[in-house]
Amino acid sequence: MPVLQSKDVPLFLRLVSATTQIASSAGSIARKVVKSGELDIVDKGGGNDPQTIADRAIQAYVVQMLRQSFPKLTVIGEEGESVSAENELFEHLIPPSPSNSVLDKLIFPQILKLKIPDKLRGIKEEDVVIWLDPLDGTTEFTKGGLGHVTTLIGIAHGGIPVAGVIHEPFSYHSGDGRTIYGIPGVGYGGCQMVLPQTGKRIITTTQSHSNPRIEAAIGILKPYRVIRAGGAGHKALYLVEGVANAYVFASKGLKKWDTCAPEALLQAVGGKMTDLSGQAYSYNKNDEYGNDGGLLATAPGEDHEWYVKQFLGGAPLNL
Ligand SMILES: Nc1ncnc2c1ncn2[C@@H]1O[C@H](COP(=O)(O)O)[C@@H](OP(=O)(O)O)[C@H]1O
Ligand SMILES: [Mg+2]
Ligand SMILES: [Mg+2]
Ligand SMILES: [Mg+2]
Repeated sequence: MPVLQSKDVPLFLRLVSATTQIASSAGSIARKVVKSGELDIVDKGGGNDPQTIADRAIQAYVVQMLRQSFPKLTVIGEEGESVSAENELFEHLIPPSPSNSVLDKLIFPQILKLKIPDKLRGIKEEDVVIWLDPLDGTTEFTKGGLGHVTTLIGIAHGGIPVAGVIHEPFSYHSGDGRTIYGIPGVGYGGCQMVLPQTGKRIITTTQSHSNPRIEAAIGILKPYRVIRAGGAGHKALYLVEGVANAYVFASKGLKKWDTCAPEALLQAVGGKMTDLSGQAYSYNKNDEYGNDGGLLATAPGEDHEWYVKQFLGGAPLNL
């Protein structure tokens, strides 16, 4: 990937660019698994936490590709350390190494030319933490709800999300999937931000992991409509693209790999994501994986603090 090795381009931009390429080719794995019809589902326990061969193979592929070009990164992936791209069980799913000419055809050539602040320009590889969710919305994936599925690659530095890449392998926009990136304070690409309508509050929340506390929290907001959907990435896109005003999850269950990339994209378009009390998540490598304070994300133009106040004024949520 000659251009990605050029020392003229800051590491941060080379990393974001490479991540868009890798996320995009990982989408072929999910599509191949669906075509084969063999999902090889494993129950990770605790009720509703399935893992398929697509979760394992995408994680292995993304980790291998990132490490090839950026060996000093810390990568924390949902499926743990034990999955390897050399595993013969899913060798057939791993995309072949692309030739240089293919790699030079960047999906977003503009990324390498972005003007970025000095603090991003100075980022060192060894200080970056990648939060990887190879397949978000796995429960929906196992039931054929393919539109809810995304691959999430969050790039964190100093505990905050500095870039996020989201790939939809089964996008209705394109048979090859859709890749989106966001860099808070700098820009985004691959989608268009649309402001949601105001006056009729539309709340999106989980489809497959609900409980009475989640329902109570949504009730406090007196929604006009509730959209239940799978995947943290998919629901964050609802906020980016004007489908919903807020995304609420008043429970433990979401992890840092579910939120890092969506938070970066949402911030890049002018939205906000915190826990239910308005506290920012921290994405350092030694942080807890769980977002135990729940999730509140609001679309651009929404008053995030208003939502926080409704929860603080209501019955204690005690997640
Ligand atoms: N109670 C729970 N236990 C385990 N994972 C949970 C959970 N509640 C939410 N999650 C995870 O949070 C993500 C979004 O959930 P949902 O689709 O219900 O909104 C999913 O990610 P994965 O599909 O990547 O595992 C899901 O597994
Ligand atoms: Mg999972
Ligand atoms: Mg997830
Ligand atoms: Mg996942």
